[in-house]
Amino acid sequence: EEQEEDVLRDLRLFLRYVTESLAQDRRFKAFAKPVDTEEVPDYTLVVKAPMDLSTLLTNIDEQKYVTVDEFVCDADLIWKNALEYNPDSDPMDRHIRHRACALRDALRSIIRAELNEGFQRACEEIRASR
Ligand SMILES: COC(=O)[C@H](Cc1ccco1)c1ccncc1
Repeated sequence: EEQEEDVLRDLRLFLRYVTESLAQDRRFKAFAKPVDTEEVPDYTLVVKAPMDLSTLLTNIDEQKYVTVDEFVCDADLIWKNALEYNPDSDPMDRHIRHRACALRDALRSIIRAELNEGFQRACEEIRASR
């Protein structure tokens, strides 16, 4: 009903705020858009579920997420994929892995600082009722 749509609208606002906070950080530029599979032809062989910050925003607008945890599952793909695809000891790989870990930590930190636990429970009630 109306109250549920009000909660989910607030969830979308919160998730956009989290995603845009990350997208404006220059450290995370490599995570802003999908990895170009023409530039990197073996990427989809290694990474089964590509994800990036622009795709998160599209998913939010398409009302894919009913809880913060569902969003975090997709957002975690961004840094997990980077660790998986860039495992080597060369400086380039080490650099993107360092940024992937910084993205992981920034994501958790923004959510812990800004998410009201009562609001998260209201979202989980809606998910359980559907
Ligand atoms: C999330 O971005 C990536 O995983 C690509 C993989 C990649 C390899 C070659 C071109 O792109 C990346 C981009 C920038 N620096 C390192 C790796």
